[in-house]
Amino acid sequence: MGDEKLSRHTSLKRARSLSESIKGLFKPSGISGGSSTGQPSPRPGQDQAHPHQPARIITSNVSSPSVSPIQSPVLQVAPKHHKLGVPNIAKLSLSPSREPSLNSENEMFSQESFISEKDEDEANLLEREELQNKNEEQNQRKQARSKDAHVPHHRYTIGSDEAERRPRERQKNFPQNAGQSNPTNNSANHVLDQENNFSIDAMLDYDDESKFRRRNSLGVRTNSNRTRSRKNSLSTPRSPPMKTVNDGANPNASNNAMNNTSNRVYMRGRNHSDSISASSLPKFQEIECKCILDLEQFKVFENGYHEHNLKVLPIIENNKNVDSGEDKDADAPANNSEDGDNDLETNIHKQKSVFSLSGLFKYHKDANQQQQQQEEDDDQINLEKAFSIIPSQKFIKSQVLKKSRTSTPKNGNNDELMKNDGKNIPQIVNPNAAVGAEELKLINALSEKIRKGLKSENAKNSGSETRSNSNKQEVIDDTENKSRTANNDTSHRPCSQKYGKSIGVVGAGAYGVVKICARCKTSKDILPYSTYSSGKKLFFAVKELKPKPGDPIDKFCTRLTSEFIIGHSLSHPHFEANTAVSGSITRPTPPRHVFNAPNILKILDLMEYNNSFVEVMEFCASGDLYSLLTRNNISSEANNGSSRLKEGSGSPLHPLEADCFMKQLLNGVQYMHDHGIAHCDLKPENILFQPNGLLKICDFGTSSVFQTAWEKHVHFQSGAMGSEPYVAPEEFIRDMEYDPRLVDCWSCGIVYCTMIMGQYLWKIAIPEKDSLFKSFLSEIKNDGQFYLFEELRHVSSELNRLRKIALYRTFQVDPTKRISIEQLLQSSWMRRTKCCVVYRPLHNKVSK
Ligand SMILES: Nc1ncnc2c1ncn2[C@@H]1O[C@H](COP(=O)(O)OP(=O)(O)OP(=O)(O)O)[C@@H](O)[C@H]1O
Repeated sequence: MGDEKLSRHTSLKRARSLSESIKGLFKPSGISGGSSTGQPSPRPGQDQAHPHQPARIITSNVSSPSVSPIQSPVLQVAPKHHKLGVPNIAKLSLSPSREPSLNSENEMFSQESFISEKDEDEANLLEREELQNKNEEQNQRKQARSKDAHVPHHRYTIGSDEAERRPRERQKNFPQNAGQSNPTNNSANHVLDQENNFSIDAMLDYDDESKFRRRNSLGVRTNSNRTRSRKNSLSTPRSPPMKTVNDGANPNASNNAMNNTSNRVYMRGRNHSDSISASSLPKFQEIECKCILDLEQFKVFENGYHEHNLKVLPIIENNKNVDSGEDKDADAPANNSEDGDNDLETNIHKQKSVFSLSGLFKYHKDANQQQQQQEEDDDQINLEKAFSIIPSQKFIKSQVLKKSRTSTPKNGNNDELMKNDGKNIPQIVNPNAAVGAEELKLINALSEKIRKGLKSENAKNSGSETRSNSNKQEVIDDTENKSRTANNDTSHRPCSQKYGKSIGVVGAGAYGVVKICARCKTSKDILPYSTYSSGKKLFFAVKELKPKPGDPIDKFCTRLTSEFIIGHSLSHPHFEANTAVSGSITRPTPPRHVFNAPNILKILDLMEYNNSFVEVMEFCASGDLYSLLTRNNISSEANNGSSRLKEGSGSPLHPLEADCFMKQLLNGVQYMHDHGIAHCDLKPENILFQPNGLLKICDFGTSSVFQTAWEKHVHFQSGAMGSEPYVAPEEFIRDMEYDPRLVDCWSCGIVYCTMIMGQYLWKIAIPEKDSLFKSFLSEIKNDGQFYLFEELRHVSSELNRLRKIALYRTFQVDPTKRISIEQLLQSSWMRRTKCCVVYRPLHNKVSK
């Protein structure tokens, strides 16, 4: 374990994704051949691999309104293991390990969970009782406290109830950081108040009666009357008391703050806005609340809520109010002033900005190399000349609205609309799927465009600039083009005008670099912004996608369509033409904005120049999880002013911080699964953050479409995908067909362990290749537990216990026994996890 240092990973294999799961499926021929009754359609890749076997699928009952066609397999309730119904970790044991077998379809559904749901329910009952007792105690304490004129200075123990536990013998094998919170957490332990010794966990349930009030103030739907507008950047607390705690200028001050009784902060129990613009935030009610844990970028308040304050990349701070003459816009909206009044803080940050952005992220290259790389790249993709090759959302919306007015759908959903579209598209049985009719059109058009362009380039018939640009409208058919002009779609401007000029490189992927572009806000930029904004600027991430030399065109085409179409579809509101039925009159209503994906990175545009492609994305100003975990390993190099990441272990996150991120991650993945997409390459490098801790899943190049709008079935796949440490064991089994949703769940578990340990669990989940994984398997088999999980510590023994249960269920080697993302989200651990994002209920999963 000690050897399992963090290092950036490139993916094992670029997915079957669109190439295998939908490419064939979506060819016009494929569709017309598809079954309108939703019969299983074999995946092309699968057919090749198993010529005599039909594609392996899970069929879910779509006719039942209570069952989603895209529902995860439901674990059956296992027989009770414990009389009391309380899962006893020490006695938990896996049934003798069987070779993972997916031979029988029934077997897929006769799953015996490691800890039965019933047990867990009973455990929940006990939890509730305990909770009630705790609340009563707390109420008594509160009453006692309210008698005092002066609020006593409470300190809370971090994991105090763990202290009595005897360290296990295997401590010597235990990774250095595992199970401990941040080194800085130790300081929190030091502030234990002997008189008022509560655990943070107890505080999580504190003040239940005010929950409703708080929810109202947090919820996105309700704005309290008595609110104070929360202005400015989320990352920089503005209220003077907060500044007393940590003004950002002195990070060390934060830990000392715990000892200062006068350090009272205003609790901002607020949700994260989907947009990061501060001014777009819902109003919130400020409740005076004491900070009980104050780490550099994470604070926990007395009422159990917390706040993330992740570092913004220095380049952003340096750029946010810089006006280049060309960018200047006299129409800049009034909200500039709101954001602009962090100038004082900006100056502080400017002084601290010693790391070069590129050094921070591209640790493997020095500044000169990066500069050179950037110049090369600038030569190759000219943002001044790159144009969008997709219709704007405004355009799509107007088209849908037009269709909804001209057609007279009978059943109130858009199935009829699609059927009446004049295209030979089967009936939509799964309207929630991310891949539907619009995506199909885009996929076909894009694939054709890419193939045509690249083939002509390969044939050295380039002179391509003029032709390429003249081709850019090919993706949009003639009719649309005419309508577009008629609709005055002004979005057809070059990349540099729409998204600004490149100000630096933020990362490098397999197919090119990721740059930051910035431009001034204009009056046309309306709230909420679709990307990060700071000061007068909007920032965008642009990822250049170019075929690697020698790469087959098809491979690149697949990669690009997967990357863009899946990301775009998941991250964009679907404008559905609805009809409102009132009495017997059916009338069309404006398209409904269906969007609820705060944890999916928004993919904004795809541009093209000279057969190179630029994907425009929402920019995440605090970088990726990998950088967050290795943040303390940055050492400045005096000689060239750049910074490097020391190879080695990362800094673990505080368990409460990690839990919040886990909940966001699971919600994001659940959203993908609900829309028929599995990510298949979840790893810290593909998890991005906004400064307020809002997590965004990115990189859909490896994602797999396991269910389209026309299918009732879940397609399985085979072959390992993703990055080795995060890949589920079944993916390594030759020819084994696995459920892509369950491998996502495994990867989430590994990502979580990496967050709390700062190191990988193992390098690869193949026992013959990795002794740690081998010992995991044998310990689980022999002892029913794994020492690393047993050594983990949380803020309370109860949270620790619940988390352990969830981890054991996540790391079921046999996928048929593994918990699904949905179940994990419903686990007692996750339900008790305070998350700083308030999730609206998803739209109905009912198929029509
Ligand atoms: N929208 C964004 N905002 C901020 N940083 C980003 C953004 N997109 C990508 N990055 C940075 O760039 C890195 C590479 O991006 P990405 O993972 O999308 O490239 P990739 O080509 O898919 O990489 P690979 O194929 O090697 O996984 C990310 O790890 C992240 O650090």
